[in-house]
Amino acid sequence: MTRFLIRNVSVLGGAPSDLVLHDGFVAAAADGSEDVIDGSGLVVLPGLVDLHTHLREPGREDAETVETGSRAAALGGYTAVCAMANTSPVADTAGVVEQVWRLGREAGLVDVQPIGAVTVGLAGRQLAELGAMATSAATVRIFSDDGFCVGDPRLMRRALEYVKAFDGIIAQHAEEPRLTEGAQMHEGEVSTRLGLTGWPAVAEEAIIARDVLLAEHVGSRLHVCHVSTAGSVEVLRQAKARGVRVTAEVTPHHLLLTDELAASYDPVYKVNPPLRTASDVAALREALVEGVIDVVATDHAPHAVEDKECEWAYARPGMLGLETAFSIVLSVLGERWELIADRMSRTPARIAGLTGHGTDLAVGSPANLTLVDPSARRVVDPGELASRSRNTPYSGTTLPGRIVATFLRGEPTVLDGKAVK
Ligand SMILES: NC(=O)N[C@@H](CC(=O)O)C(=O)O
Ligand SMILES: [Zn+2]
Ligand SMILES: [Zn+2]
Repeated sequence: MTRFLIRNVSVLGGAPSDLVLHDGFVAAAADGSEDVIDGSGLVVLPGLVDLHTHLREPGREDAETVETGSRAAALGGYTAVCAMANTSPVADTAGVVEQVWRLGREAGLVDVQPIGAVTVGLAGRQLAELGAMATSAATVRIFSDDGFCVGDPRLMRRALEYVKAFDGIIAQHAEEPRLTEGAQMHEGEVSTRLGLTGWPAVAEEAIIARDVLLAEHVGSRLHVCHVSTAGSVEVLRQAKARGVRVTAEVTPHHLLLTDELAASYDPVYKVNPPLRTASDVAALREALVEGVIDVVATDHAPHAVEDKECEWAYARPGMLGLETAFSIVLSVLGERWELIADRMSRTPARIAGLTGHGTDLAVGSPANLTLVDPSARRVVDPGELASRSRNTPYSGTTLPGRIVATFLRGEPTVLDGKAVK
């Protein structure tokens, strides 16, 4: 087993001290058997946890695999990711979720927790085998038809009721399908100017409003994927005040980028839900700080070149996230380490039920952690990303912060900013 002594490192912004890792756990004291890492100027955080990652395997291994996505995650400071179900075949059976789970274990770079589909084939017609996925080796607790909305209220209610038995959670891609037919970008001044079909904010807000009422009615847990509008924040605020069991996530790109970028017609900015306005961005930031939005999730959505470098209308929606998320959040929140640890590690781990992740770095805790250099700057070069895809909206941008090392159960997955395997 490996042993490390990280000297003079700040735990969550505290005074520099030594952090000792022995055989997978945080230890009380060094005994001279350790490899030494100079932690001067570095901050240690619990390993980041992503509730929303697209790994594309099985089916689109040309865009990402469990292994390449896991490497991208480790380089981004993550020790666990939840893999979305919109693969091909869809992760709607115990067989597929077990396959993804096993591939994650084989890659050994992060814990890959599969998400199961809510409906067969994501088609929104009949419930998938939720129980069999829950009791499979992958022990699925989060179910989502992400990419599609569970539009049928009766199916949504059934799904919420079903997962209650094992404290499961339904993660909704909130998009009223009839209100977004042919939508290409946020509906507003910019879409009118560009002549592109709009995706109105109310298409998201109406589904969230319906779903919090359903979750309240049946007493189940609802999670809202990639919240993108100020109006959604208000619906969530009211629901939480009433005690509804709802949690919500925001992506790094919705915390930073706006619909003005669509004016470039560069499909790298095409994403679901679409980039919104500056006032939405401001409301999302405030909601994240307040806790109305619980977590940052990447919605890492790798796409092959031919699916992205084409005309806007034909391009697939989605952008990369894992390797830039920490830097974007640092630039948005500043060096508020407790807040970053909470929104990117502790709370997502709690929502997903990933014990062993998102824990305090106390003696005896599992050594799942990441070491970051807040003063470093880097220019994003898509060619240097570990992801198999290149669709980052930050190409050529200088971002703050760098992941120096990541440890999964005490084993380094990243050292000196490079993947170990
Ligand atoms: N976010 C996206 O624009 N795309 C996602 C699906 C999704 O998250 O809705 C994808 O799978 O590519
Ligand atoms: Zn989605
Ligand atoms: Zn997604």
